Amino acid sequence: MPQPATPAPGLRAPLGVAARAAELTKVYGEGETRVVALDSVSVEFGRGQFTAIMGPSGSGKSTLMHCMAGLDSISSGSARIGGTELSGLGDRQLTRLRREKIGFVFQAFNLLPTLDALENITLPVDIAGGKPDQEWLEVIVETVGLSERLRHRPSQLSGGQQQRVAVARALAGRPEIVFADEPTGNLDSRSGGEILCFLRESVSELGQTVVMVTHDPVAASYADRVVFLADGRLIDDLTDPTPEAVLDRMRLFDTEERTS
Ligand SMILES: Nc1ncnc2c1ncn2[C@@H]1O[C@H](COP(=O)(O)OP(=O)(O)OP(=O)(O)O)[C@@H](O)[C@H]1O
Repeated sequence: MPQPATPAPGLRAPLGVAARAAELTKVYGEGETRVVALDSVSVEFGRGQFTAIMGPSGSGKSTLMHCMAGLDSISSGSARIGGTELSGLGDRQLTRLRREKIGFVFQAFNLLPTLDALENITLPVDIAGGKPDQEWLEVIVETVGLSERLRHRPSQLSGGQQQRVAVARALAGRPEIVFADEPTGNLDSRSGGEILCFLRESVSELGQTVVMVTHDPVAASYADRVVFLADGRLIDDLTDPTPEAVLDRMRLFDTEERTS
């Protein structure tokens, strides 16, 4: 008797598309300084999924994230967040879209030093003129374990705690998508592991969508899926990654590059 197929542990089917790039090209400079940072990249980021973007230095990871988040213009092709095409939007509309639909986590925390943790967390919602959803806020604060530290300023918090505030801030407005750029790059492995667990939980338990740029195969293994870039092109896609599987792919690309 054939056994029914068991889904791989942790594998999650996407609930539609949160963001999509179609033949997205980004060129910097012209003439001798012309660089094709993204070369016709087409990729979809599933809603309710955790996706990692990997690739060697200079492969276009940050550029892809910046173009998808409306932080950088695109040269041709299309970038969409939900149903909104970014290429047609002006600066004001882009600012509004970022505020309302996107959460950001950066390597360098980027908290405001004069505000306490809670004020930092609610700042984007406050700026947008909204009212934080108290119930959701409590869930977020609880998830990242900050209940005891809400009245502390960033200088009174460790790096790991500051990044927890940044994660809570990114999630506070229930964004369509969270973009995290090397969120564990400035942290020791224990604090980094905690941040990755929170991002994982925000997807698995709270239904959020996360896209994370990382160089670290262990960090990437927290994701549901890893997409690999090289020379501005999307070259591979791995579902339900383990650190070993990610490392194997990286080694393979390395060898291919050296022998081509
Ligand atoms: N503002 C810019 N002006 C000119 N070239 C740029 C600019 N930003 C990025 N580039 C170039 O585009 C290419 C892709 O850069 P990008 O920062 O996206 O790569 P990355 O994969 O994120 O690299 P890293 O892992 O080192 O952060 C590189 O060749 C880079 O030099």
